[in-house]
Amino acid sequence: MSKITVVGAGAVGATTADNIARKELADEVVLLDIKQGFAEGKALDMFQTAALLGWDTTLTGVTNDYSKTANSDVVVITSGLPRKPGMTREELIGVNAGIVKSVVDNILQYSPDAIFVIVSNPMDTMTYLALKASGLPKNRIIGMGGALDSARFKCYLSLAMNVSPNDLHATVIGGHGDTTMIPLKRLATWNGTPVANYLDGATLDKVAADTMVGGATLTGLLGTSAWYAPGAASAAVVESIIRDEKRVIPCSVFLEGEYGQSDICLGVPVVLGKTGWEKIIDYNLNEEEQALFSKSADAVRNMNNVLSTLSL
Ligand SMILES: NC(=O)c1ccc[n+]([C@@H]2O[C@H](COP(=O)([O-])OP(=O)(O)OC[C@H]3O[C@@H](n4cnc5c(N)ncnc54)[C@H](O)[C@@H]3O)[C@@H](O)[C@H]2O)c1
Ligand SMILES: O=C(O)C[C@H](O)C(=O)O
Repeated sequence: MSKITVVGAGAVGATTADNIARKELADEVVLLDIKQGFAEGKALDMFQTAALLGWDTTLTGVTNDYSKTANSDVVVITSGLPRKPGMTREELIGVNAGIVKSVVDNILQYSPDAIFVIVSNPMDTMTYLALKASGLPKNRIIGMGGALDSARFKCYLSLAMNVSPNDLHATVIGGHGDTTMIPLKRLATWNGTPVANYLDGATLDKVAADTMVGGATLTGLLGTSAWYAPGAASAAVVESIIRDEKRVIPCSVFLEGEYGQSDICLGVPVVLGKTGWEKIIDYNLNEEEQALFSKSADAVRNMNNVLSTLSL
């Protein structure tokens, strides 16, 4: 029997729950929101697609009733403000830190053994906060960002190369921020061959730049931030954990010397399985990539330092 809770029934939370339910990753999916009736409505609407789409997962929507989340195996936290056009993710810290901290405290009362997937922004700092506030083993706190950013990298590569995104391997590491993420151009491949064989340097640089501002571009188009790809990426992370798939997905995890960094949560490739993130994979960055990773860490660390100025 497995149970997954998604906190926040807004655009990303509902899309995550929808993907999880359709894939039948759990016997029960609980969707929780603070807004009266909102999660109940989203869950009911979603369940009305079951007979049309051919899935059967118990979906429970609740308004702030954490007792219904009891004994969850995995909890996805999407509660909090999204950014508006012109904003950075970092500007959300003041409001979202308080929300994420209170959600983690509430969840732990009923699901002390849960694995947490943190989505709320600024995600790397919210992941660090969840780790410090919960005191849980590091392997049970996973920030979702790299899964989404890597999917965007593959999207822009597939458009530039006119190939299927499913034949591409491409990874984004570092922070989940407009200037902190690092699309690993050197390691991106199409059917095992370097994408640099097919794209000139300027085009590949543009693909990487578009990837980095992928979230901002969508926020500009939509008036709020994206949800289809974020929901699918969150569900992919949950799937590898709940099905013990051992997939390698870049996630924000607590580093203790890996990639030259400590006391920070930052995006690196990890193996995801039933105990959470199980192993960090060393991609042997070259000097230029390592310098970008260190710069990214500096920016995320500055954001983490803001946490101590907030009354949480
Ligand atoms: N990490 C990523 O890759 C990624 C991707 C997309 C969005 N995000 C972030 O995810 C968050 C949610 O985005 P969205 O588009 O779904 O926003 P949204 O406004 O559509 O939904 C947020 C929901 O959180 C709920 N909420 C607020 N406080 C709560 C609390 N204390 N307890 C329970 N629910 C609460 C709100 O009522 C709302 O329904 C944002 O912070 C956004 O920046 C992260
Ligand atoms: O762009 C945002 O603010 C939301 C999210 O982090 C994303 O990348 O889509």
